[in-house]
Amino acid sequence: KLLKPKASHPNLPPGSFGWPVIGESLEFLRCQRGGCPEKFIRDRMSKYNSPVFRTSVLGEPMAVLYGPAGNKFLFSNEGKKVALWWPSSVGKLMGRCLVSKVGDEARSDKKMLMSFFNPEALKRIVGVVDEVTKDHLRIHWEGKDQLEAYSTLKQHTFDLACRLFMSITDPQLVSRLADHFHVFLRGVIDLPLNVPGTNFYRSKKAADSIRKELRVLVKQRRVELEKKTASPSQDIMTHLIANGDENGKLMPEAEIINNMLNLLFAGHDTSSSTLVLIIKYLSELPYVLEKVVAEQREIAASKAGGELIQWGDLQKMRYSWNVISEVMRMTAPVYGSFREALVDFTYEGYTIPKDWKLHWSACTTHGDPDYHPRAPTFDESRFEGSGPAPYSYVPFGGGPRMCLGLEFARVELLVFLHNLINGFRWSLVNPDEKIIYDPMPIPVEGLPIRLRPRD
Ligand code: HEM
Repeated sequence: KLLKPKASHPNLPPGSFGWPVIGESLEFLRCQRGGCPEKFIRDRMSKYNSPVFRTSVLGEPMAVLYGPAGNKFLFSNEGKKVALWWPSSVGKLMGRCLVSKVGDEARSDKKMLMSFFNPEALKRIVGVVDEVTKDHLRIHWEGKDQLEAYSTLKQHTFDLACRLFMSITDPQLVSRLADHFHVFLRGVIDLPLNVPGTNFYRSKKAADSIRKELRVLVKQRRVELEKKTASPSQDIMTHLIANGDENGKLMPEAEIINNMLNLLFAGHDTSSSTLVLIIKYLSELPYVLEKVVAEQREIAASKAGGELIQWGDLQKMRYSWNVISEVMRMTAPVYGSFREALVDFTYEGYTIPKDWKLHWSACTTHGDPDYHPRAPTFDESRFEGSGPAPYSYVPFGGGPRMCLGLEFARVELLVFLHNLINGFRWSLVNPDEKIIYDPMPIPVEGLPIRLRPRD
């Protein structure tokens, strides 16, 4: 398939399939590890002088669509010309759940999950997020002169996801799940070779162990729901156990467990990676930090005697959110994602054959100087007023497959920033530490920072 594109498709986009089997995967990954995923795309865009080019990565023939026009095409054609696609390792490890489903099935799962992630539902949990964040900072940050920010933040976002998605408070269970997850993550985007010794094999075993733990938890919650010692609105797990879809059909237990596994996967590394980037950028931009401090101190001052952060307080954090948005523009936490062609179609005069994979790139879009003037410069004022043009700022994707956790992430990030700013000053141990993508942006040394209490 890779080497012999169909003769009936003479008008393929310009580009190269690279080497047999591996295609151009090595260059694709080398650019990520070098901290610059967009280089792979930019180099080819200028070489072929075209808004779309062909390549082969992850063992698949692929068309890469450039910029806001490409994003608009892919996001608005979901279920028509294209559908969400993830490398086959993802589907094999996750089993049947939102990310491995398309069309009506995906829509139904997403609707059920969204009832926990919409702003109305999130309003109720802001205080809990604040409480968990304060506990985390007290236990892991207070009294320390130095710590490694990335691993510490990863622990925080994982704890928070366990607590909020499944009401898990037992630290031993959280720690067992975290250990399994550590192994699981290494094989998620890998060749799906289920033979001992491979990352995928270890990842599959870890996923089985996580499922086993979650199965026990589901049984426990069913009993608690019956006894009314748990409520259907306390977390996503109980919500899914107790509530059916719009036709009243309950989600099968195996799918509840798969969806929980997927939410833990999608919802903690993305946030910890973003938090570590926020800390790094703020350390390098004292004039921005000063304004964030002013905004956050004013909000803290309005809270009498340790009152927890509420939804309304988050709406006042406008400047801080612009700063976080600009951090995600400068270094997109998710470099982009993939779709699959459902039919042969034409894009910009080129034929894209059915079954080809498609890639949209947040990194490349965010660095486009036509849409983001002086793109390499940090400028949070880009988000004032109506902000960037449609489809030119896409850290959470777009269309029907847009990130489900975007509002939750906003709560998590702002609440953390609020508590960090009000409690601590920090500086980077290694100001030149590089950020690489693996597959999310991470500082190569884990971002060690020196800490002092703010006052
Ligand atoms: C800063 C943090 C985050 C970023 C940058 C981010 C980014 C993304 C992106 C780019 C996608 C793919 C969209 C597409 O293909 O069009 C996505 C999908 C998804 N995200 Fe997030 N995400 C974040 C946090 C979260 C959190 C906290 C959760 C869970 C609560 C979450 C759950 C999901 C799920 C379930 C999907 C799949 C949606 C679908 O297939 O319809 N994400 N996210």
